[in-house]
Amino acid sequence: MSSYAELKGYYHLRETIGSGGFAKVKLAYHALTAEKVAIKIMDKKGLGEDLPRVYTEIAAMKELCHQHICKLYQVIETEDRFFMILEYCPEGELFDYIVAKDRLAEDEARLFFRQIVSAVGYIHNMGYAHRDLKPENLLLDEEQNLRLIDFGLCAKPRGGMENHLLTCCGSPAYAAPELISGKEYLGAEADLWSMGILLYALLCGYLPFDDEKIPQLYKKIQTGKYETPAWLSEGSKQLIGQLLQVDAKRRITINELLNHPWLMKDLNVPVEWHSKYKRQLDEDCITEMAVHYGKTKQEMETLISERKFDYLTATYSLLLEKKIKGRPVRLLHKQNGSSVVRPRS
Ligand SMILES: Cn1cc(Br)cc1C(=O)Nc1[nH]nc2c1CN(C(=O)N[C@H](CN1CCCC1)c1ccccc1)C21CC1
Repeated sequence: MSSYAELKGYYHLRETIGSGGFAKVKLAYHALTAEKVAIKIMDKKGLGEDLPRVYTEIAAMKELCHQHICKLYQVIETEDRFFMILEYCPEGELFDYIVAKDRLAEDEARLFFRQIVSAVGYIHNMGYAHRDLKPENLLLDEEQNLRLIDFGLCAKPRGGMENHLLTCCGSPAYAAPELISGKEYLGAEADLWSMGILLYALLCGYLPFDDEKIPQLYKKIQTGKYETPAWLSEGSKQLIGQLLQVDAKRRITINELLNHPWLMKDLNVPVEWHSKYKRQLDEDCITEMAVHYGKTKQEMETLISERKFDYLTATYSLLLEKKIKGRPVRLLHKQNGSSVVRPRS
């Protein structure tokens, strides 16, 4: 197991919890707070032409701070690898959750879908399209709330969300008809199609368009024809139909979703897409860090405001997490070099 010298003393590495391609995710503990984190380690050489995706993901996640988006705490770039220190979600992927339950009841699917609408509403408002929305990219945190991950394919069209994109990307079964037809498309509209596939998967436990041969799968997507099983309510069928509109211009928009009757049923409040995180810094966390680093509160506040996504940014964010979870706002103090003193026998 490689030691990753860059992490030594700052994070205590544990087992690998995910691996794919030229990246792996390891569970780790942040040394000063003992909080769990997930470290995504990417090998530069192996990434090849996919390297720009990492810069895209890092730039996007630095800007995105939201209750339903996986938090980025720190970035370490060395000559041959990247380390992204991210929020640890202990309940794994929504994909596995659906498989384990076969399919979700409408009221449970509604709660999850509201959180997805909240996250997508926020990233669209920030000028981003995710472009790879699927249950594998939605993780469950310790309160079984969803966190969106994998922004490697996201786009921030120059000049705003009205500008068209061209790159065909994402996972075939979730890809919008206009995206697979190679025409220009709007990232936001393609995300809404993927959300239709996601909602169908939540309520049915399988995909509306599926085929092991990609060309056949694409044909099915472009017809826009799919089965609606008997257990779907009229409201569910209607909403899925508004999302899986082949003509992107007739597709429901994220703003129409926020207070859609199906999403409001039994809850009667529109989906809140704003970030609940406040911009101003937390006094208790600043104080604890100032003491630990032997700096004045003002010096500490200035350093943290720079948001360099270094160990200070990670320590502040994780200390704030501890406070939000009602744990003591305390850093583990450096143990001086002395070993345990044995009582004289
Ligand atoms: C699988 N699992 C089971 C439990 Br219990 C917790 C987890 C778990 O992975 N938790 C977790 N917390 N935080 C993260 C993860 C996984 N994870 C991920 O970023 N996971 C993605 C998963 N993608 C889905 C489709 C392709 C890859 C990943 C990316 C590269 C290599 C491996 C995995 C982060 C870092 C954000």
